[in-house]
Amino acid sequence: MTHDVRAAVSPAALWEEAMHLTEAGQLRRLSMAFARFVDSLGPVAPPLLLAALVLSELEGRGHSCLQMADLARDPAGLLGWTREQWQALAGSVAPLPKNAKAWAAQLAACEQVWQVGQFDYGAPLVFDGERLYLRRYWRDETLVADSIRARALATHPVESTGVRSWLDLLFASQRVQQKPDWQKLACAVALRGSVAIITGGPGTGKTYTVARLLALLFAVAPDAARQRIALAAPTGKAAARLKQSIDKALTDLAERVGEALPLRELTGRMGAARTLHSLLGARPDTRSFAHHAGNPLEVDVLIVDEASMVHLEMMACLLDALPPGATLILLGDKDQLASVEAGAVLGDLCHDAQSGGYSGATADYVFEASGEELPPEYLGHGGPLAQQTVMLRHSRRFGGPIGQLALAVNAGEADAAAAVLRGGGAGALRWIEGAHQHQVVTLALAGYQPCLELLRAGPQGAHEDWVRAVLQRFEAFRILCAVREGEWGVSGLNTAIEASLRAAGLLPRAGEWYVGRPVMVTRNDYGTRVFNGDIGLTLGDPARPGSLRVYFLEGDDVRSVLATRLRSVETAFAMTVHKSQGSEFSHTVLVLPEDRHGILTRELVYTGITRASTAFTLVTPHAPVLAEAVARRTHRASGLRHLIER
Ligand SMILES: Nc1ncnc2c1ncn2[C@@H]1O[C@H](COP(=O)(O)OP(=O)(O)OP(=O)(O)O)[C@@H](O)[C@H]1O
Repeated sequence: MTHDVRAAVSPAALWEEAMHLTEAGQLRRLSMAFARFVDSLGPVAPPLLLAALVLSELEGRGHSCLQMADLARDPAGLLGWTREQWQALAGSVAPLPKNAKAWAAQLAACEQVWQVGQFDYGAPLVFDGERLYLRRYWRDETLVADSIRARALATHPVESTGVRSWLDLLFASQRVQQKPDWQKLACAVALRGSVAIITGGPGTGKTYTVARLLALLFAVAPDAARQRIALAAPTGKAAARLKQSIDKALTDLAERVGEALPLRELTGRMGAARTLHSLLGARPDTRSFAHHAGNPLEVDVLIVDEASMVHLEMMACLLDALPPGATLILLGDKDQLASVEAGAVLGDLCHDAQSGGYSGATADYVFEASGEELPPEYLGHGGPLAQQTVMLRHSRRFGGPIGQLALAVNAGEADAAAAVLRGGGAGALRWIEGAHQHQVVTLALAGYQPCLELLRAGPQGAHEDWVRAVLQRFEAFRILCAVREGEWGVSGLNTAIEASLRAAGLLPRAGEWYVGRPVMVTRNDYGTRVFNGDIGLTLGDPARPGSLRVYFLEGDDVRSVLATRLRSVETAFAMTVHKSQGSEFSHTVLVLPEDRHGILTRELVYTGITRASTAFTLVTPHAPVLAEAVARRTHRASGLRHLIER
């Protein structure tokens, strides 16, 4: 490998260095293939090939574009490489442009790059402002930005007096009156627009608020009986949870509002919550959906929960399929991990959520419609979307030690987080520092024992009730990992836990499929209706002794699929933090190994902690890893905010 920047100036040298990085596991083969494809299109400036390699590599890490400033400033940091690794690659195409401006000028001049605003002859790369895109991501980001901007600007007049009295009625039973009442305010804001974002940490009342918003929409709609409301979420589990919480909130409300509003009718008319894939009409073996601009969704109001998990491509498809007159309500926690796929859409859309940035006009409207006064510190010059975004700031069910820990992590206060953890939170918190793998296995034995014992006891009454109870016990405990491979990763821990549960006699001795095997689905399968991220438990089939079925819990409903029909699954005693989003477990164990690649971030730790409802255990073989992770924020390059505001 050459480290001499002056050495070579030909693509051959670049391919050779890139190959070394591929072999070292630092560069995807796909990125190489993409850069070679760009090279095949005709005479090419070597820096473009380097940029194409970096761009494709970043796409695999969740970025939707490559910012010229990042490329000029710290490309190694962006890629998680050492300086030497970057120097070796970059040296093979030296001299490189000296700064962001020079990079921009050089790339924009290449034939393989379409510069937005110029004649479009279908080049695979797109240059927009200071950003280089793969064409597909530029198209998705532009579609999302244009649609969100148009929706945010499309506010309509509201009859404030009527709305205010409805809001007073719907929020009449407030126990703790925090000022301003952000929940009430969120309803007022959402009512006037065709998009609204309601963000907040766990237990801040997003679902509680949206149930009241639905009641309000129902109360003020000229033709309420014909309003079509759809509920959706990225995963089946999150969708079922949304439906269950909204039904419960509406049932409670119905009792309170009595005759004033036929809310039971509203609940009855709302269908099941669906996954976004199913709502949009996913079809096997294609990325396109049945619903799109030419065949829009038949909805008036669409509520999407767990929006932090919605990646750029999915958001683009969703907005494309949503009729312009429909209202989109996005719910989610902006501080959670973004999806594995490219884009951090909710995070980008919520850029001003913390500070507010509300205009005087918004403050006046909110006061008239809800009686809530926006404190001056939240007034500012946010764009149209900031006016339609509300952050809920008071958690109702997350105020205890787990909530304190989550707050400290979210604020980047590593010392405070460590102190809260070491304090033990009256038994709710535990930190195993300098841990060994067997300690996680011991936690798993204790955590899964109640579920496996109930399973061994067998049904005492109806089979389905027993299955539901077993699944609920399984949902009470989970081990979350930051990585997939190795001793502290999903695969290493699953193997170790499985072996020790077998040795303890809690699981059968052998076999890939066995009673008690928890599995996670890793690919959507439209035939069996199981989707990536669904988690089920393997049990005997009462109708066919000797055969096994995997049972899934969706809300209170149980459904099952023959184990032999599930092709893409993996054992799930331990799972990644990413896949745990949208779920909650009474006791959550988060395992953070030593971080050699900069993958442990504040968002990852926060997401892991906020999966726990009653107890949280942190396991770190190397104690400093907590402080390092809390200090590192996820950075995903994207032009979404810029595109919305231009
Ligand atoms: N204003 C309120 N008054 C009384 N109870 C409330 C209020 N807001 C929320 N709650 C209660 O707090 C709990 C959490 O609310 P909710 O489930 O809506 O939060 P969430 O933000 O959707 O949480 P998650 O992100 O975990 O789904 C629920 O039991 C809800 O009934």
